[in-house]
Amino acid sequence: MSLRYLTAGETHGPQLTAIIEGLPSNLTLDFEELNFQMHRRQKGHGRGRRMQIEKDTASIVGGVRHGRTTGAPVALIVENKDWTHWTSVMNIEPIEGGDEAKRRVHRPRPGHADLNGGLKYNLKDLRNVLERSSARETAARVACGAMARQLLAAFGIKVAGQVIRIGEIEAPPNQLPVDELIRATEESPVRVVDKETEAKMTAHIDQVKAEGDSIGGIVECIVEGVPIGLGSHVQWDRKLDGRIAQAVVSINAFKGCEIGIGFEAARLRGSQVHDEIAYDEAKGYHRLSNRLGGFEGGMTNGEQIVVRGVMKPIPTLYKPLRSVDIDTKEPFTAQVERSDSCAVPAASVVMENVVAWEVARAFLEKFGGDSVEEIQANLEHYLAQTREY
Ligand SMILES: Cc1cc2nc3c(=O)[nH]c(=O)nc-3n(C[C@H](O)[C@H](O)[C@H](O)COP(=O)(O)O)c2cc1C
Ligand SMILES: C=C(O[C@@H]1CC(C(=O)O)=C[C@@H](OP(=O)(O)O)[C@H]1O)C(=O)O
Repeated sequence: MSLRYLTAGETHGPQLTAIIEGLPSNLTLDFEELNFQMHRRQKGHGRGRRMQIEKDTASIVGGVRHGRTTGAPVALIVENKDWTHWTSVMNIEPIEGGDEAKRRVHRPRPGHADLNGGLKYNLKDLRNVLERSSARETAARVACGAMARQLLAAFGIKVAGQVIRIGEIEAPPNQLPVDELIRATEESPVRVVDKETEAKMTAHIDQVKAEGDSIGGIVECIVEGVPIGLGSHVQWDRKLDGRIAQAVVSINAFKGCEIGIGFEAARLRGSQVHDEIAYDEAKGYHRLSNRLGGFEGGMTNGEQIVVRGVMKPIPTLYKPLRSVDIDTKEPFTAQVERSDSCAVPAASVVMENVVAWEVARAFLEKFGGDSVEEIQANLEHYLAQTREY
């Protein structure tokens, strides 16, 4: 059984819910670490007032006893603290005093799911679309990814992330080893290699916000310690680089994904791109560079997985963009809504955790067993086989 999850819940509803299936038994979960990932996703300069209301924690309500998975589906919830302000608008059953029409949305925002969702689902209150299209859902995805990350950690696989660009401000190339990068980005999700760039990014966000606008950026995720051969060349939907790209572009507002040097490969020659193969007793087969971001043929090659994602600017703007009212069909200029002006640092945490999920899924497909012990034995057997190869 492949590792899978589903999420449910609205941004202003009572909670988000997720069910994960396929986690092995006997995985010891570190709840503090899980909630630390939830906390990191709320941080970063440029977020709106909502993040002051929420204090995200994932409460596990199934599949775990005494801190260890049992092999049963893991169920979790993340409460929306903002729900108390929305009960009469969001109520599921009709109630006296409940006001469905209150805060009805009839003015679709360019760049958001509002209009497409309204037309597709024949919903005249666009709130029914935005409630689910909101990136609030990424809190549940991070909770699921954070568990996958703990599974990977149990087998020595580490995941780190960083912000590479915010609008016009680009960070210098990373020089830090993964352990230090993890420590650094845990202190601040914005790239902290140099405080000067971080300060410039912060000032840039403030300036864009003051102009009533929003800004996007680029984030990077690195996975280290991955065995050779996760994913497969034999079928399109088993290629792990392709699955990672799908997961990354599925994050709200993500418009592209690069593996390794990505788009830069278009202007370079083969000799400048492909990673030469070497062998020695200690390392076994390895590469003399890692421009292809750890993948050939949809399979990991044992080098670091390096993935970048690009996030467009936030669609909800204080500065009006042209749109059409669905009631009157008249043009209008946007009303001011509570919103983030930049969520790139938060999105970098989301990306780390969705990438961790895809790597964990492929890891279980290769070494899958029903318990951590069975997986460990399968992994050891495979590593011995590749050492002798
Ligand atoms: C962490 C995070 C926070 C976001 N915050 C907002 C926000 O406050 N306002 C907004 O309009 N969009 C926000 N977005 C982006 C929208 O959710 C996204 O643009 C929308 O769902 C439409 O999907 P698409 O951009 O992928 O096409 C955020 C995205 C992420 C990842
Ligand atoms: C709630 C989160 O992000 C939200 C994502 C979002 C959107 O349109 O995507 C819009 C905003 O929601 P609200 O209108 O309630 O302020 C963000 O705060 C979160 O990240 O937890």
